[in-house]
Amino acid sequence: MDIFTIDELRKTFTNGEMKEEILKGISLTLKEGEITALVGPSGSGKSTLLTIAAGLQPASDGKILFNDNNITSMTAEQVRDIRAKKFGFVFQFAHLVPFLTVREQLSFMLDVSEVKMKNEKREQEIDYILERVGLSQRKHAYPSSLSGGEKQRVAIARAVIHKPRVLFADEPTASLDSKKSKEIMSLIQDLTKTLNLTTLMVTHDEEMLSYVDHVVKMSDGLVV
Ligand SMILES: Nc1ncnc2c1ncn2[C@@H]1O[C@H](COP(=O)(O)OP(=O)(O)OP(=O)(O)O)[C@@H](O)[C@H]1O
Repeated sequence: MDIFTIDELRKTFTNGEMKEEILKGISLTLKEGEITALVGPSGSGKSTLLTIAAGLQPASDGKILFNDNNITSMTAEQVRDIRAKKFGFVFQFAHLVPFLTVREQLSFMLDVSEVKMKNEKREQEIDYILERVGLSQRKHAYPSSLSGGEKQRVAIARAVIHKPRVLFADEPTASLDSKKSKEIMSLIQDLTKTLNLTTLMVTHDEEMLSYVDHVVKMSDGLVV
Protein backbone atom coordinates (compact mmCIF):
# COMPACT_ATOMS: atom_id res chain seq x y z
CA MET A 1 0.00 0.00 0.00
CA ASP A 2 1.25 3.51 -0.81
CA ILE A 3 1.05 5.63 2.30
CA PHE A 4 3.47 8.43 1.60
CA THR A 5 3.44 10.55 -1.54
CA ILE A 6 5.45 13.66 -2.37
CA ASP A 7 3.84 15.62 -5.17
CA GLU A 8 5.50 18.46 -7.12
CA LEU A 9 7.35 19.66 -4.03
CA ARG A 10 9.16 22.99 -4.30
CA LYS A 11 11.32 24.91 -1.87
CA THR A 12 12.68 28.40 -2.32
CA PHE A 13 15.05 30.01 0.19
CA THR A 14 15.25 33.78 0.34
CA ASN A 15 18.48 35.48 1.42
CA GLY A 16 17.91 39.23 1.39
CA GLU A 17 16.85 40.02 -2.17
CA MET A 18 18.19 36.72 -3.52
CA LYS A 19 15.75 33.88 -4.08
CA GLU A 20 17.03 30.40 -4.77
CA GLU A 21 14.87 27.46 -5.71
CA ILE A 22 16.43 24.43 -4.03
CA LEU A 23 13.69 21.88 -4.81
CA LYS A 24 12.22 22.31 -8.27
CA GLY A 25 9.19 20.03 -8.35
CA ILE A 26 9.93 16.65 -6.76
CA SER A 27 7.42 13.81 -6.99
CA LEU A 28 8.01 10.51 -5.22
CA THR A 29 5.97 7.65 -3.78
CA LEU A 30 7.27 5.71 -0.79
CA LYS A 31 6.03 2.22 -0.02
CA GLU A 32 5.45 0.40 3.26
CA GLY A 33 8.08 -2.16 4.17
CA GLU A 34 10.60 -0.57 1.81
CA ILE A 35 13.65 1.68 2.07
CA THR A 36 14.05 4.55 -0.39
CA ALA A 37 17.49 6.17 -0.49
CA LEU A 38 18.10 9.71 -1.70
CA VAL A 39 21.53 10.08 -3.31
CA GLY A 40 23.23 12.83 -5.28
CA PRO A 41 25.91 15.49 -5.10
CA SER A 42 26.35 17.77 -2.12
CA GLY A 43 23.88 20.64 -2.30
CA SER A 44 21.43 18.80 -4.59
CA GLY A 45 18.65 19.15 -1.99
CA LYS A 46 18.53 15.70 -0.35
CA SER A 47 18.38 16.87 3.27
CA THR A 48 16.00 19.67 2.39
CA LEU A 49 13.66 17.14 0.79
CA LEU A 50 13.89 14.76 3.76
CA THR A 51 13.26 17.48 6.36
CA ILE A 52 10.27 18.89 4.48
CA ALA A 53 8.82 15.38 4.01
CA ALA A 54 9.24 14.85 7.75
CA GLY A 55 7.40 18.06 8.59
CA LEU A 56 10.51 19.69 10.05
CA GLN A 57 10.34 22.69 7.72
CA PRO A 58 7.59 24.02 5.42
CA ALA A 59 7.42 23.56 1.66
CA SER A 60 7.05 26.53 -0.70
CA ASP A 61 4.66 24.61 -2.94
CA GLY A 62 3.41 21.07 -3.61
CA LYS A 63 1.91 18.36 -1.44
CA ILE A 64 3.06 15.72 1.03
CA LEU A 65 0.36 13.12 1.49
CA PHE A 66 0.57 10.81 4.50
CA ASN A 67 -2.35 8.41 4.59
CA ASP A 68 -4.25 10.84 2.34
CA ASN A 69 -3.66 13.79 4.70
CA ASN A 70 -1.78 16.71 3.16
CA ILE A 71 0.93 17.64 5.66
CA THR A 72 1.74 20.88 3.83
CA SER A 73 -1.72 22.29 4.56
CA MET A 74 -1.89 21.26 8.25
CA THR A 75 -1.46 23.57 11.24
CA ALA A 76 1.92 23.52 13.02
CA GLU A 77 0.28 21.69 15.93
CA GLN A 78 -1.18 18.97 13.67
CA VAL A 79 2.23 18.48 12.04
CA ARG A 80 3.90 18.25 15.46
CA ASP A 81 1.40 15.61 16.54
CA ILE A 82 1.98 13.46 13.44
CA ARG A 83 5.75 13.89 13.79
CA ALA A 84 5.74 12.77 17.42
CA LYS A 85 3.38 9.83 16.99
CA LYS A 86 3.79 8.56 13.43
CA PHE A 87 7.34 9.44 12.42
CA GLY A 88 10.72 8.23 13.71
CA PHE A 89 14.07 9.96 13.16
CA VAL A 90 17.69 8.84 12.94
CA PHE A 91 20.51 11.28 12.19
CA GLN A 92 24.26 11.04 11.56
CA PHE A 93 24.97 11.32 15.28
CA ALA A 94 22.92 9.51 17.91
CA HIS A 95 22.13 12.63 19.98
CA LEU A 96 21.46 10.63 23.14
CA VAL A 97 20.67 12.39 26.42
CA PRO A 98 23.92 12.01 28.46
CA PHE A 99 22.26 11.59 31.86
CA LEU A 100 19.72 8.92 30.83
CA THR A 101 20.41 5.18 30.64
CA VAL A 102 19.58 3.25 27.47
CA ARG A 103 16.29 2.13 29.01
CA GLU A 104 15.46 5.68 30.08
CA GLN A 105 16.14 7.08 26.57
CA LEU A 106 13.44 4.75 25.23
CA SER A 107 11.02 5.37 28.08
CA PHE A 108 11.43 9.12 27.56
CA MET A 109 10.57 8.71 23.87
CA LEU A 110 7.36 6.87 24.81
CA ASP A 111 6.45 9.84 27.02
CA VAL A 112 7.21 12.36 24.26
CA SER A 113 5.06 10.40 21.82
CA GLU A 114 2.29 10.16 24.43
CA VAL A 115 2.17 6.38 24.12
CA LYS A 116 0.00 5.23 26.99
CA MET A 117 0.53 1.72 28.35
CA LYS A 118 0.79 0.00 31.69
CA ASN A 119 4.26 -0.15 33.25
CA GLU A 120 4.61 -3.88 32.69
CA LYS A 121 3.76 -3.55 28.98
CA ARG A 122 6.11 -0.56 28.68
CA GLU A 123 9.01 -2.63 30.07
CA GLN A 124 8.12 -5.50 27.71
CA GLU A 125 8.18 -3.16 24.70
CA ILE A 126 11.53 -1.71 25.78
CA ASP A 127 12.99 -5.20 26.32
CA TYR A 128 11.65 -6.33 22.94
CA ILE A 129 13.17 -3.46 20.98
CA LEU A 130 16.49 -3.69 22.85
CA GLU A 131 16.66 -7.36 21.91
CA ARG A 132 15.91 -6.47 18.28
CA VAL A 133 18.81 -4.01 18.16
CA GLY A 134 21.13 -6.37 20.08
CA LEU A 135 21.47 -4.22 23.19
CA SER A 136 19.67 -6.20 25.92
CA GLN A 137 22.91 -6.38 27.90
CA ARG A 138 23.37 -2.59 27.79
CA LYS A 139 19.92 -1.66 29.13
CA HIS A 140 21.24 0.19 32.18
CA ALA A 141 24.32 1.71 30.53
CA TYR A 142 24.83 5.45 30.08
CA PRO A 143 25.80 6.82 26.62
CA SER A 144 29.37 7.62 27.71
CA SER A 145 30.08 3.89 28.11
CA LEU A 146 28.71 2.92 24.67
CA SER A 147 30.64 2.57 21.40
CA GLY A 148 29.66 4.66 18.35
CA GLY A 149 27.83 1.70 16.82
CA GLU A 150 26.00 0.94 20.08
CA LYS A 151 24.93 4.59 20.40
CA GLN A 152 23.49 4.48 16.90
CA ARG A 153 21.63 1.26 17.79
CA VAL A 154 20.06 3.05 20.75
CA ALA A 155 19.13 5.93 18.43
CA ILE A 156 17.45 3.44 16.09
CA ALA A 157 15.62 1.74 18.99
CA ARG A 158 14.47 5.18 20.17
CA ALA A 159 13.30 6.03 16.63
CA VAL A 160 10.97 3.01 16.48
CA ILE A 161 9.93 2.32 20.11
CA HIS A 162 6.67 4.28 19.64
CA LYS A 163 5.80 2.21 16.55
CA PRO A 164 5.98 4.97 13.94
CA ARG A 165 4.76 4.38 10.38
CA VAL A 166 7.56 6.33 8.67
CA LEU A 167 11.28 6.30 9.49
CA PHE A 168 13.44 9.22 8.31
CA ALA A 169 17.19 8.64 8.39
CA ASP A 170 19.62 11.42 7.39
CA GLU A 171 23.09 9.92 6.80
CA PRO A 172 22.60 7.29 9.56
CA THR A 173 25.97 5.63 8.89
CA ALA A 174 28.12 8.69 8.11
CA SER A 175 29.93 8.66 11.47
CA LEU A 176 30.68 4.89 11.44
CA ASP A 177 33.32 2.68 9.83
CA SER A 178 32.41 0.36 6.96
CA LYS A 179 31.73 -2.74 9.12
CA LYS A 180 29.55 -0.85 11.62
CA SER A 181 27.77 0.96 8.77
CA LYS A 182 26.78 -2.36 7.23
CA GLU A 183 25.50 -3.62 10.60
CA ILE A 184 23.41 -0.48 11.05
CA MET A 185 21.99 -0.71 7.51
CA SER A 186 21.20 -4.37 8.04
CA LEU A 187 19.33 -3.41 11.21
CA ILE A 188 17.38 -0.60 9.46
CA GLN A 189 16.54 -3.05 6.68
CA ASP A 190 15.37 -5.71 9.16
CA LEU A 191 13.21 -3.25 11.15
CA THR A 192 11.75 -1.73 7.96
CA LYS A 193 10.58 -5.19 6.86
CA THR A 194 9.41 -6.60 10.18
CA LEU A 195 7.75 -3.44 11.54
CA ASN A 196 6.44 -2.60 8.03
CA LEU A 197 7.98 0.87 8.17
CA THR A 198 8.13 3.27 5.25
CA THR A 199 11.77 4.37 5.33
CA LEU A 200 13.31 7.39 3.61
CA MET A 201 17.04 7.88 4.01
CA VAL A 202 19.80 10.12 2.72
CA THR A 203 23.20 8.57 2.11
CA HIS A 204 26.50 9.42 0.46
CA ASP A 205 27.80 5.89 0.78
CA GLU A 206 27.29 3.76 -2.35
CA GLU A 207 28.08 0.63 -0.34
CA MET A 208 24.85 1.11 1.63
CA LEU A 209 22.67 1.00 -1.48
CA SER A 210 22.64 -2.80 -1.53
CA TYR A 211 20.44 -2.63 1.60
CA VAL A 212 17.75 -0.39 0.08
CA ASP A 213 14.78 -1.12 -2.19
CA HIS A 214 14.78 2.08 -4.26
CA VAL A 215 17.48 4.56 -5.12
CA VAL A 216 16.37 8.09 -6.05
CA LYS A 217 19.10 10.21 -7.63
CA MET A 218 18.88 13.95 -7.13
CA SER A 219 20.72 16.68 -8.98
CA ASP A 220 20.23 20.42 -8.62
CA GLY A 221 16.82 20.14 -6.93
CA LEU A 222 15.38 17.56 -9.32
CA VAL A 223 15.04 13.77 -9.45
CA VAL A 224 17.17 12.55 -12.36
N1 LIG B 1 17.83 27.35 5.52
C1 LIG B 1 18.46 27.55 4.36
N2 LIG B 1 18.60 28.79 3.86
C2 LIG B 1 19.24 29.00 2.67
N3 LIG B 1 19.75 28.00 1.91
C3 LIG B 1 19.64 26.75 2.38
C4 LIG B 1 18.99 26.44 3.62
N4 LIG B 1 19.01 25.10 3.81
C5 LIG B 1 19.67 24.59 2.74
N5 LIG B 1 20.04 25.56 1.89
C6 LIG B 1 20.74 25.38 0.61
O1 LIG B 1 20.05 24.43 -0.15
C7 LIG B 1 20.96 23.63 -0.92
C8 LIG B 1 20.66 22.17 -0.69
O2 LIG B 1 21.01 21.82 0.65
P1 LIG B 1 20.80 20.36 1.24
O3 LIG B 1 21.38 20.33 2.59
O4 LIG B 1 19.39 19.96 1.04
O5 LIG B 1 21.69 19.51 0.20
P2 LIG B 1 22.19 18.02 0.33
O6 LIG B 1 21.99 17.41 -1.02
O7 LIG B 1 21.55 17.34 1.48
O8 LIG B 1 23.74 18.28 0.59
P3 LIG B 1 24.81 17.41 1.46
O9 LIG B 1 24.95 16.11 0.72
O10 LIG B 1 26.05 18.24 1.39
O11 LIG B 1 24.27 17.26 2.84
C9 LIG B 1 22.35 24.06 -0.51
O12 LIG B 1 22.85 24.94 -1.47
C10 LIG B 1 22.13 24.78 0.80
O13 LIG B 1 23.10 25.79 1.00
